Amino acid sequence: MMGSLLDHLVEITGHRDHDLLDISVMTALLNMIGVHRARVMELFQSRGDLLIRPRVWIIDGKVQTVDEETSASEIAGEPIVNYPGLVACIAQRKNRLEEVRPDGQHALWIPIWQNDKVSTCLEIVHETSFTPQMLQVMEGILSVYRNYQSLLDYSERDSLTGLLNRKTFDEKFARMVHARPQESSHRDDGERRHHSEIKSQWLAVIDIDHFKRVNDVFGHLYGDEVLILVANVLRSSFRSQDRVFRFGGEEFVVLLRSATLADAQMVFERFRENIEQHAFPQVGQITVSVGFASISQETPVVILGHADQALYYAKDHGRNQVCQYEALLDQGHLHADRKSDSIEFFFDEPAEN
Ligand SMILES: Nc1nc2c(ncn2[C@@H]2O[C@H](COP(=O)(O)OP(=O)(O)OP(=O)(O)O)[C@@H](O)[C@H]2O)c(=O)[nH]1
Repeated sequence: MMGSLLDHLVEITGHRDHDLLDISVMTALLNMIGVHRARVMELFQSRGDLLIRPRVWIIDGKVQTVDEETSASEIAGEPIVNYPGLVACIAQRKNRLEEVRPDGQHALWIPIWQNDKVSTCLEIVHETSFTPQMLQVMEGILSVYRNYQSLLDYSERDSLTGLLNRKTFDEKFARMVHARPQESSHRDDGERRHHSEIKSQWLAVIDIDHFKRVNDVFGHLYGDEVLILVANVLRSSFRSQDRVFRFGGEEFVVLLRSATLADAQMVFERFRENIEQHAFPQVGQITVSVGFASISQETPVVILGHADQALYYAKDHGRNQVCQYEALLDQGHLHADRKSDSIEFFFDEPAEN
Protein backbone atom coordinates (compact mmCIF):
# COMPACT_ATOMS: atom_id res chain seq x y z
CA MET A 1 0.00 0.00 0.00
CA MET A 2 2.69 2.49 1.11
CA GLY A 3 4.97 1.54 -1.82
CA SER A 4 2.12 1.94 -4.27
CA LEU A 5 1.16 5.33 -2.81
CA LEU A 6 4.76 6.52 -3.10
CA ASP A 7 4.91 5.30 -6.71
CA HIS A 8 1.84 7.38 -7.50
CA LEU A 9 3.25 10.44 -5.76
CA VAL A 10 6.47 10.14 -7.78
CA GLU A 11 4.37 9.79 -10.94
CA ILE A 12 2.16 12.81 -10.07
CA THR A 13 5.08 15.12 -9.27
CA GLY A 14 7.09 13.94 -12.29
CA HIS A 15 4.91 15.90 -14.73
CA ARG A 16 5.32 19.46 -15.86
CA ASP A 17 2.00 19.49 -17.64
CA HIS A 18 -1.56 19.89 -16.34
CA ASP A 19 -3.12 17.22 -18.57
CA LEU A 20 -0.61 14.58 -17.53
CA LEU A 21 -0.99 15.65 -13.92
CA ASP A 22 -4.78 15.20 -14.15
CA ILE A 23 -4.33 11.78 -15.74
CA SER A 24 -1.92 10.55 -13.08
CA VAL A 25 -4.21 11.76 -10.28
CA MET A 26 -7.13 9.92 -11.85
CA THR A 27 -4.96 6.80 -12.22
CA ALA A 28 -3.92 7.05 -8.55
CA LEU A 29 -7.59 7.31 -7.45
CA LEU A 30 -8.49 4.38 -9.67
CA ASN A 31 -5.73 2.14 -8.32
CA MET A 32 -5.56 3.25 -4.68
CA ILE A 33 -9.25 3.42 -3.79
CA GLY A 34 -10.93 1.54 -6.62
CA VAL A 35 -12.97 4.45 -7.94
CA HIS A 36 -15.02 3.48 -11.00
CA ARG A 37 -16.37 6.86 -12.00
CA ALA A 38 -14.58 10.16 -11.51
CA ARG A 39 -14.07 13.36 -13.46
CA VAL A 40 -11.69 16.31 -13.36
CA MET A 41 -13.90 19.25 -14.30
CA GLU A 42 -12.92 22.81 -15.18
CA LEU A 43 -15.02 25.84 -14.28
CA PHE A 44 -15.10 28.85 -16.58
CA GLN A 45 -17.10 32.01 -17.26
CA SER A 46 -19.04 32.54 -20.47
CA ARG A 47 -21.22 35.60 -21.04
CA GLY A 48 -21.67 36.09 -17.34
CA ASP A 49 -22.58 32.44 -16.66
CA LEU A 50 -20.44 30.02 -14.73
CA LEU A 51 -20.07 26.84 -16.77
CA ILE A 52 -18.43 23.50 -16.15
CA ARG A 53 -16.92 20.90 -18.50
CA PRO A 54 -14.98 17.67 -18.03
CA ARG A 55 -11.24 17.53 -18.78
CA VAL A 56 -10.29 13.99 -17.74
CA TRP A 57 -12.52 11.16 -16.52
CA ILE A 58 -12.61 7.51 -15.56
CA ILE A 59 -15.13 5.30 -17.32
CA ASP A 60 -15.21 1.50 -17.12
CA GLY A 61 -11.90 1.46 -15.29
CA LYS A 62 -10.09 3.51 -17.96
CA VAL A 63 -8.79 7.06 -17.82
CA GLN A 64 -9.90 9.20 -20.76
CA THR A 65 -9.28 12.78 -21.84
CA VAL A 66 -11.06 15.21 -24.16
CA ASP A 67 -10.29 14.41 -27.77
CA GLU A 68 -11.68 15.07 -31.21
CA GLU A 69 -14.60 12.73 -30.54
CA THR A 70 -15.79 14.77 -27.56
CA SER A 71 -19.31 16.01 -28.19
CA ALA A 72 -19.97 19.67 -28.87
CA SER A 73 -22.11 20.02 -25.74
CA GLU A 74 -19.33 18.68 -23.55
CA ILE A 75 -16.90 21.16 -25.13
CA ALA A 76 -19.33 24.05 -24.68
CA GLY A 77 -19.88 23.10 -21.04
CA GLU A 78 -23.06 23.16 -18.98
CA PRO A 79 -24.28 25.59 -16.33
CA ILE A 80 -22.80 24.86 -12.92
CA VAL A 81 -26.32 25.20 -11.45
CA ASN A 82 -27.00 21.73 -12.92
CA TYR A 83 -24.80 20.48 -10.07
CA PRO A 84 -26.41 21.82 -6.85
CA GLY A 85 -24.07 19.73 -4.66
CA LEU A 86 -21.03 21.43 -6.15
CA VAL A 87 -22.65 24.88 -5.95
CA ALA A 88 -23.42 24.31 -2.24
CA CYS A 89 -19.91 23.01 -1.61
CA ILE A 90 -18.31 26.13 -3.16
CA ALA A 91 -20.80 28.54 -1.54
CA GLN A 92 -20.01 27.03 1.88
CA ARG A 93 -16.25 27.12 1.08
CA LYS A 94 -15.95 23.44 1.90
CA ASN A 95 -13.11 21.18 0.83
CA ARG A 96 -15.53 18.38 0.02
CA LEU A 97 -19.22 17.53 0.02
CA GLU A 98 -20.79 14.10 -0.20
CA GLU A 99 -24.23 13.63 -1.72
CA VAL A 100 -26.42 10.60 -2.32
CA ARG A 101 -27.86 10.58 -5.84
CA PRO A 102 -31.38 9.39 -6.76
CA ASP A 103 -29.85 6.14 -8.11
CA GLY A 104 -28.32 5.48 -4.65
CA GLN A 105 -24.75 6.23 -5.74
CA HIS A 106 -22.55 8.32 -3.45
CA ALA A 107 -20.87 11.30 -5.06
CA LEU A 108 -18.09 13.40 -3.62
CA TRP A 109 -17.44 16.94 -4.83
CA ILE A 110 -13.90 18.19 -4.22
CA PRO A 111 -13.18 21.76 -5.34
CA ILE A 112 -9.48 22.53 -5.78
CA TRP A 113 -9.19 25.83 -3.90
CA GLN A 114 -6.45 28.19 -5.02
CA ASN A 115 -6.31 31.67 -3.49
CA ASP A 116 -10.01 31.64 -2.65
CA LYS A 117 -10.94 30.62 -6.20
CA VAL A 118 -11.95 27.36 -7.80
CA SER A 119 -11.18 26.68 -11.45
CA THR A 120 -10.87 22.89 -11.16
CA CYS A 121 -12.90 20.36 -9.20
CA LEU A 122 -13.20 16.62 -8.92
CA GLU A 123 -16.36 14.54 -8.94
CA ILE A 124 -15.91 11.04 -7.53
CA VAL A 125 -18.75 8.54 -7.63
CA HIS A 126 -18.90 5.30 -5.64
CA GLU A 127 -21.49 2.57 -5.10
CA THR A 128 -21.40 2.88 -1.32
CA SER A 129 -20.52 5.54 1.22
CA PHE A 130 -16.86 6.60 1.32
CA THR A 131 -15.06 5.01 4.29
CA PRO A 132 -12.79 7.15 6.54
CA GLN A 133 -9.79 5.24 5.13
CA MET A 134 -10.79 6.01 1.53
CA LEU A 135 -11.25 9.67 2.44
CA GLN A 136 -7.85 9.78 4.12
CA VAL A 137 -6.00 8.32 1.12
CA MET A 138 -7.94 10.56 -1.23
CA GLU A 139 -7.16 13.64 0.86
CA GLY A 140 -3.43 12.77 0.73
CA ILE A 141 -3.42 12.37 -3.05
CA LEU A 142 -5.44 15.55 -3.53
CA SER A 143 -3.23 17.66 -1.27
CA VAL A 144 -0.26 16.76 -3.45
CA TYR A 145 -2.36 17.49 -6.55
CA ARG A 146 -3.43 20.89 -5.17
CA ASN A 147 0.09 21.97 -4.21
CA TYR A 148 1.63 20.73 -7.39
CA GLN A 149 -1.01 22.40 -9.51
CA SER A 150 -0.33 25.79 -7.94
CA LEU A 151 3.40 25.35 -8.54
CA LEU A 152 2.71 24.53 -12.20
CA ASP A 153 0.34 27.50 -12.51
CA TYR A 154 2.89 29.84 -11.02
CA SER A 155 5.56 28.89 -13.55
CA GLU A 156 3.31 28.53 -16.60
CA ARG A 157 0.73 31.26 -16.25
CA ASP A 158 0.56 34.99 -16.78
CA SER A 159 -0.20 36.54 -13.39
CA LEU A 160 -2.73 39.12 -14.64
CA THR A 161 -4.96 36.95 -16.84
CA GLY A 162 -4.16 33.38 -15.75
CA LEU A 163 -3.55 32.41 -19.39
CA LEU A 164 -0.44 30.44 -20.40
CA ASN A 165 2.64 32.66 -20.62
CA ARG A 166 5.01 33.05 -23.54
CA LYS A 167 7.67 30.92 -21.86
CA THR A 168 5.52 27.82 -22.30
CA PHE A 169 4.75 28.45 -25.97
CA ASP A 170 7.53 26.38 -27.60
CA GLU A 171 6.77 23.31 -25.52
CA LYS A 172 2.98 23.48 -26.08
CA PHE A 173 3.57 24.12 -29.79
CA ALA A 174 5.83 21.06 -30.06
CA ARG A 175 3.25 18.90 -28.27
CA MET A 176 0.48 20.05 -30.58
CA VAL A 177 2.54 19.38 -33.70
CA HIS A 178 3.42 15.97 -32.30
CA ALA A 179 -0.30 15.20 -31.83
CA ARG A 180 -1.02 16.25 -35.43
CA PRO A 181 -3.34 13.82 -37.25
CA GLN A 182 -1.69 11.76 -40.01
CA GLU A 183 -3.52 13.26 -42.96
CA SER A 184 -2.20 16.77 -42.43
CA SER A 185 1.42 15.84 -41.76
CA HIS A 186 2.21 14.74 -45.30
CA ARG A 187 0.80 17.87 -46.87
CA ASP A 188 3.30 19.53 -49.18
CA ASP A 189 4.84 22.54 -47.46
CA GLY A 190 4.58 24.72 -50.51
CA GLU A 191 0.91 23.83 -50.91
CA ARG A 192 -1.21 26.85 -50.12
CA ARG A 193 -4.62 25.54 -51.05
CA HIS A 194 -6.41 23.66 -48.31
CA HIS A 195 -8.84 20.96 -49.17
CA SER A 196 -11.92 21.81 -47.14
CA GLU A 197 -11.95 18.34 -45.56
CA ILE A 198 -8.33 18.39 -44.40
CA LYS A 199 -7.90 19.03 -40.71
CA SER A 200 -4.91 21.07 -39.69
CA GLN A 201 -3.60 22.81 -36.60
CA TRP A 202 -3.85 26.61 -36.63
CA LEU A 203 -2.03 29.44 -34.93
CA ALA A 204 -3.71 32.82 -34.40
CA VAL A 205 -2.29 36.08 -33.15
CA ILE A 206 -4.94 38.32 -31.59
CA ASP A 207 -4.48 41.99 -30.77
CA ILE A 208 -6.91 44.40 -29.10
CA ASP A 209 -7.69 47.35 -31.39
CA HIS A 210 -6.67 50.82 -30.19
CA PHE A 211 -5.86 49.53 -26.73
CA LYS A 212 -3.63 52.51 -26.07
CA ARG A 213 -6.78 54.68 -26.14
CA VAL A 214 -8.35 52.54 -23.38
CA ASN A 215 -5.35 53.20 -21.15
CA ASP A 216 -5.18 56.87 -22.12
CA VAL A 217 -8.88 57.59 -21.60
CA PHE A 218 -9.76 55.30 -18.68
CA GLY A 219 -6.39 54.60 -17.03
CA HIS A 220 -4.28 51.47 -16.63
CA LEU A 221 -6.56 49.84 -14.05
CA TYR A 222 -9.40 49.75 -16.56
CA GLY A 223 -6.90 48.64 -19.21
CA ASP A 224 -5.94 45.69 -16.98
CA GLU A 225 -9.63 44.90 -16.39
CA VAL A 226 -10.18 44.76 -20.17
CA LEU A 227 -7.24 42.35 -20.51
CA ILE A 228 -8.73 40.08 -17.82
CA LEU A 229 -12.18 40.13 -19.46
CA VAL A 230 -10.74 39.46 -22.92
CA ALA A 231 -8.88 36.50 -21.39
CA ASN A 232 -12.20 35.18 -20.00
CA VAL A 233 -13.84 35.46 -23.42
CA LEU A 234 -10.82 33.69 -24.96
CA ARG A 235 -11.11 30.84 -22.44
CA SER A 236 -14.79 30.34 -23.17
CA SER A 237 -14.46 30.68 -26.96
CA PHE A 238 -12.06 27.78 -27.50
CA ARG A 239 -12.05 24.08 -26.67
CA SER A 240 -10.15 22.82 -23.68
CA GLN A 241 -7.64 21.01 -25.92
CA ASP A 242 -6.78 24.28 -27.67
CA ARG A 243 -4.14 26.47 -26.03
CA VAL A 244 -4.45 30.19 -25.25
CA PHE A 245 -1.45 32.38 -24.36
CA ARG A 246 -0.92 35.98 -23.36
CA PHE A 247 2.17 36.91 -25.29
CA GLY A 248 2.63 40.23 -23.54
CA GLY A 249 0.80 43.58 -23.53
CA GLU A 250 -2.49 43.27 -25.43
CA GLU A 251 -1.35 40.45 -27.69
CA PHE A 252 -2.67 36.89 -27.37
CA VAL A 253 -1.86 33.69 -29.24
CA VAL A 254 -4.15 30.69 -29.77
CA LEU A 255 -3.14 27.20 -30.90
CA LEU A 256 -6.21 25.55 -32.39
CA ARG A 257 -6.15 21.79 -32.54
CA SER A 258 -7.33 19.77 -35.48
CA ALA A 259 -9.89 21.82 -37.41
CA THR A 260 -10.75 22.30 -41.08
CA LEU A 261 -10.07 25.73 -42.56
CA ALA A 262 -13.81 26.49 -42.52
CA ASP A 263 -14.08 25.51 -38.83
CA ALA A 264 -10.99 27.53 -37.87
CA GLN A 265 -12.37 30.57 -39.71
CA MET A 266 -15.74 30.10 -37.97
CA VAL A 267 -14.20 29.70 -34.49
CA PHE A 268 -11.98 32.80 -34.78
CA GLU A 269 -14.85 34.79 -36.27
CA ARG A 270 -17.13 33.73 -33.40
CA PHE A 271 -14.49 34.86 -30.91
CA ARG A 272 -14.19 38.24 -32.68
CA GLU A 273 -17.99 38.63 -32.46
CA ASN A 274 -18.02 37.58 -28.79
CA ILE A 275 -15.63 40.44 -28.02
CA GLU A 276 -17.52 42.93 -30.19
CA GLN A 277 -20.75 42.08 -28.35
CA HIS A 278 -19.27 42.10 -24.86
CA ALA A 279 -20.13 45.14 -22.73
CA PHE A 280 -16.90 46.14 -20.97
CA PRO A 281 -17.61 48.07 -17.75
CA GLN A 282 -17.02 51.82 -18.28
CA VAL A 283 -15.04 51.22 -21.47
CA GLY A 284 -18.07 50.00 -23.44
CA GLN A 285 -17.22 48.26 -26.69
CA ILE A 286 -13.82 47.09 -27.81
CA THR A 287 -12.79 45.08 -30.86
CA VAL A 288 -9.96 42.74 -31.79
CA SER A 289 -8.04 41.94 -34.96
CA VAL A 290 -7.03 38.37 -35.66
CA GLY A 291 -4.42 36.91 -38.02
CA PHE A 292 -4.12 33.16 -38.36
CA ALA A 293 -2.02 30.68 -40.29
CA SER A 294 -1.78 26.94 -40.79
CA ILE A 295 0.74 25.12 -38.62
CA SER A 296 2.85 23.64 -41.39
CA GLN A 297 6.22 21.91 -41.03
CA GLU A 298 7.88 25.31 -40.52
CA THR A 299 9.40 26.45 -37.23
CA PRO A 300 7.20 28.20 -34.62
CA VAL A 301 8.92 31.52 -35.37
CA VAL A 302 8.05 31.31 -39.07
CA ILE A 303 4.42 30.37 -38.39
CA LEU A 304 4.10 33.15 -35.82
CA GLY A 305 5.50 35.44 -38.54
CA HIS A 306 2.79 34.26 -40.96
CA ALA A 307 -0.01 34.89 -38.45
CA ASP A 308 1.54 38.28 -37.62
CA GLN A 309 1.51 39.27 -41.28
CA ALA A 310 -2.19 38.40 -41.50
CA LEU A 311 -2.79 40.39 -38.29
CA TYR A 312 -0.99 43.45 -39.66
CA TYR A 313 -3.07 43.15 -42.82
CA ALA A 314 -6.25 43.08 -40.71
CA LYS A 315 -5.05 46.13 -38.74
CA ASP A 316 -4.23 48.01 -41.93
CA HIS A 317 -7.57 47.21 -43.55
CA GLY A 318 -10.06 48.39 -40.97
CA ARG A 319 -9.35 46.30 -37.82
CA ASN A 320 -12.14 44.23 -36.12
CA GLN A 321 -11.65 41.38 -38.61
CA VAL A 322 -10.13 37.94 -39.04
CA CYS A 323 -7.54 37.42 -41.82
CA GLN A 324 -5.85 34.19 -42.86
CA TYR A 325 -2.28 34.16 -44.09
CA GLU A 326 -2.62 31.48 -46.79
CA ALA A 327 -5.79 33.10 -48.20
CA LEU A 328 -4.03 36.48 -48.40
CA LEU A 329 -1.15 34.81 -50.27
CA ASP A 330 -3.56 33.10 -52.68
CA GLN A 331 -5.39 36.36 -53.31
CA GLY A 332 -2.07 38.11 -53.96
CA HIS A 333 -2.50 40.52 -51.04
CA LEU A 334 0.66 39.28 -49.35
CA HIS A 335 3.83 38.06 -51.00
CA ALA A 336 6.03 35.60 -49.17
CA ASP A 337 9.69 36.37 -49.20
CA ARG A 338 11.12 32.91 -49.77
CA LYS A 339 14.73 33.94 -49.09
CA SER A 340 14.19 35.08 -45.54
CA ASP A 341 11.30 32.66 -45.33
CA SER A 342 8.57 35.20 -45.02
CA ILE A 343 9.97 37.32 -42.23
CA GLU A 344 9.75 40.21 -44.67
CA PHE A 345 6.53 40.89 -46.50
CA PHE A 346 4.82 43.54 -48.55
CA PHE A 347 1.27 44.72 -48.86
CA ASP A 348 0.01 45.07 -52.42
CA GLU A 349 -2.13 48.06 -51.57
CA PRO A 350 -1.08 51.23 -49.80
CA ALA A 351 -1.90 50.89 -46.13
CA GLU A 352 -4.47 53.27 -44.74
CA ASN A 353 -5.98 53.99 -41.33
N1 LIG B 1 -3.30 48.35 -18.89
C1 LIG B 1 -2.29 47.71 -19.49
N2 LIG B 1 -1.84 48.20 -20.67
C2 LIG B 1 -0.84 47.55 -21.30
C3 LIG B 1 -0.28 46.37 -20.75
N3 LIG B 1 0.69 45.96 -21.59
C4 LIG B 1 0.72 46.84 -22.64
N4 LIG B 1 -0.20 47.81 -22.47
C5 LIG B 1 -0.51 48.96 -23.34
O1 LIG B 1 -1.01 48.51 -24.58
C6 LIG B 1 -0.91 49.60 -25.53
C7 LIG B 1 -0.56 49.04 -26.88
O2 LIG B 1 -0.69 50.07 -27.81
P1 LIG B 1 -0.21 49.96 -29.33
O3 LIG B 1 0.70 48.77 -29.52
O4 LIG B 1 0.30 51.30 -29.72
O5 LIG B 1 -1.47 49.61 -30.16
P2 LIG B 1 -3.03 49.93 -30.03
O6 LIG B 1 -3.31 51.22 -29.34
O7 LIG B 1 -3.67 48.72 -29.44
O8 LIG B 1 -3.46 50.09 -31.54
P3 LIG B 1 -3.59 48.99 -32.68
O9 LIG B 1 -2.94 47.72 -32.18
O10 LIG B 1 -2.86 49.57 -33.83
O11 LIG B 1 -5.04 48.82 -32.93
C8 LIG B 1 0.15 50.55 -24.96
O12 LIG B 1 -0.50 51.73 -24.53
C9 LIG B 1 0.70 49.80 -23.72
O13 LIG B 1 1.06 50.69 -22.68
C10 LIG B 1 -0.80 45.89 -19.49
O14 LIG B 1 -0.37 44.87 -18.93
N5 LIG B 1 -1.79 46.59 -18.90
